[in-house]
Amino acid sequence: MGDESLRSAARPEGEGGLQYHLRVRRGDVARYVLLPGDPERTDLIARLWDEARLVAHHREYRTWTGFYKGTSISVTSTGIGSPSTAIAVEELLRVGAETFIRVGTMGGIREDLRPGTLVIGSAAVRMEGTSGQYAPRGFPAAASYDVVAALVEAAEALGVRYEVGVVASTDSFYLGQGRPGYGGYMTPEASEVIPLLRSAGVLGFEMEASALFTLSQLYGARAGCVCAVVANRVSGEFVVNAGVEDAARVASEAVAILAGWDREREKRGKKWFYPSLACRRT
Ligand SMILES: O=P(O)(O)O[C@H]1O[C@H](CO)[C@@H](O)[C@H]1O
Ligand SMILES: O=c1cc[nH]c(=O)[nH]1
Repeated sequence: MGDESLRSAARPEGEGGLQYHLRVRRGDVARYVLLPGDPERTDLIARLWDEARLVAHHREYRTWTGFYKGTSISVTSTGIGSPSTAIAVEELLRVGAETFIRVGTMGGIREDLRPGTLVIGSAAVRMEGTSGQYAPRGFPAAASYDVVAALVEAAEALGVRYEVGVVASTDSFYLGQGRPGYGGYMTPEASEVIPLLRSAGVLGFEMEASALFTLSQLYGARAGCVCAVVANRVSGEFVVNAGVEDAARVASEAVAILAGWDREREKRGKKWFYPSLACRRT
């Protein structure tokens, strides 16, 4: 996409429906798409698959598409934060994506969430602004129950340490997550945010899940997330990349599991997943 003029400012697409930010078209992306924040993590994820090809890389959006255990799968990085994540979801839906699994890192706020533990998100606290530009205040940022179940199934199969629960998605990594800003700058809200969310049983902070869950809910797409706890805000530990490879493996495995459930469901003409559908028929 050079300096060409696009057909419409309201729907900026290039030739053949080339998406303005992601630079992907229909056919470039699978129905199941993993969404890490970090573009470099897309390479780590793609290396786990049976085959993968680099499809696009523009700005923070790096996309690979390939096969994992017989299932067509893609990975697109969202960059940091909900605004860029919403752009990725909007443009991936336009080119045929249907199911999203965020593969992230997060900061745990419960003592037992040691670095390397995985958190499978059931829902997210909407502490970012993007979802507020899409849906009313009380609208739930909820993960899809069958995606959550597939992630739990995958975590059990891979024998990793994991928790399931609510995460909080913030717009800022520093003040928004109770960290002092430059020069020690703090606000009453920032000093309160960790105790407040701990009392509510929230497992920790990250910066994209609530936008992903809100938009997927609005658009009838499916979404889940698995985040590697790299920091624990109670103990003060911070282990860079702890559990990231586990999260990548669990997410890829969950796609293979979910695709199997989807095939079985479609064979039975069922609209919704139900647990006994997943049992091997004797
Ligand atoms: O590792 P990723 O997926 O980027 O996720 C977490 O890391 C970033 C902050 O360090 C934010 O994007 C947060 O959501
Ligand atoms: O503490 C953390 C670690 C990763 N990502 C976050 O948003 N917060």
